[in-house]
Amino acid sequence: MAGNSFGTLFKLTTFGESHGEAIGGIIDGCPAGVKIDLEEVQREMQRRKPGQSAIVTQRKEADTVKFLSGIFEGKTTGTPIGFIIENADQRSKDYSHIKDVYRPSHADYTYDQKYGNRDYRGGGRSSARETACRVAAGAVAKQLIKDMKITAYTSAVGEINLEKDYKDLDLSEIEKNVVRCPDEETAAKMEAHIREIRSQGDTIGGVVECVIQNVPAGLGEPVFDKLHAKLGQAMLSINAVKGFEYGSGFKGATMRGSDHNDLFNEDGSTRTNYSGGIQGGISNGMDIYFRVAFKPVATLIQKQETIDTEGQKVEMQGKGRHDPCVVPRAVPIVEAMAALVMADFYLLNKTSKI
Ligand SMILES: Cc1cc2nc3c(=O)[nH]c(=O)nc-3n(C[C@H](O)[C@H](O)[C@H](O)COP(=O)(O)O)c2cc1C
Ligand SMILES: C=C(O[C@@H]1CC(C(=O)O)=C[C@@H](OP(=O)(O)O)[C@H]1O)C(=O)O
Repeated sequence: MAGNSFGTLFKLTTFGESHGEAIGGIIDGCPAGVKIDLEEVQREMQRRKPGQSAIVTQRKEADTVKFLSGIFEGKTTGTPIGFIIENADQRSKDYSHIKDVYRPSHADYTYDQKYGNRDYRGGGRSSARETACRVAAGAVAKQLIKDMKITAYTSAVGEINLEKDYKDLDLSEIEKNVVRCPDEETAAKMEAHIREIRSQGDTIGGVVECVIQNVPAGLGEPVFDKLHAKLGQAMLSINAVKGFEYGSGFKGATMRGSDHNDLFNEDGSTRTNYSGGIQGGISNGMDIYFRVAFKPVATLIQKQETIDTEGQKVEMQGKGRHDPCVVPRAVPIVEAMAALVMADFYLLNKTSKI
């Protein structure tokens, strides 16, 4: 199985399955001398962990990160940073009925077709349990690039949209509700909607928006490793992601150049920021902002038609503890993936000129 590593200099490799003994990772290429606040790492883990509120999966995991190497007396040593996170609350019997049956729109069918030997318990490697490793590594990356401020929040749940720009929001409000939407009234509507959907055994999609502030100009490696291309890859590698747009995004396609061009101020900043802080694949020093669309969770607690491994039509209903909507827990994952990208480009940029 290829494809378990991300990054060029600051590189994360993850391993593990949802119902195996543990998941974990290795961060290669983190320079020596970075102060690591382990409590801060753990705070990030709490924001993603299952069982954190009534509107997410009720699997209960402590998600304590055990660092095995690469950190000594509170600082990185420049050697590989290895870590593990135990799986403690697997309930594999919830999956015995899908041993020979494929859940529609999960990864059961494709993993079986590709590998032919599928750990069906909890979705195995395809489970979003793996994203705990990304959050742990992202928390380390954030401490390497601590001058940059990466903030994500829930901006839509189904048809309920936060109709405000990030500049008009109080981003310190994000963690004050379980949905992670920085507008109390909209957050209450989103939470009620998720509860309603869950009571029907159904699921719903949503959008996470992210802004990266205090970014120096010059990050990004054209032509293939453009900053927005790597951010796109990072976001699209998160489970259940269906869309990524940055700056003006798809709306830009409806505009005229005379409106869309970001006119300069004398200090090089721009009056508008339709570019989303990136031009030619390189940061220009303005805020980077982007949106990530998540599909509704595939496992429903209601009957749907599907096929078994013999290709016979059968009816199935999901069992166990699933997220009715992933976005509240996806917020820290989006931030973590953004931090991995920015840390990598921060290091790569040190090779750009003498
Ligand atoms: C934070 C988070 C939580 C998730 N929780 C569940 C879940 O409880 N049940 C489920 O079927 N899928 C869940 N998913 C989505 C699956 O992991 C994902 O749909 C599956 O791996 C198939 O991949 P794809 O949807 O990207 O094609 C979750 C995704 C994220 C990001
Ligand atoms: C365990 C986590 O989320 C899981 C993601 C997930 C999936 O299919 O992606 C399915 C569920 O797994 P299980 O049936 O084992 O409870 C979620 O709970 C986690 O995020 O740590």
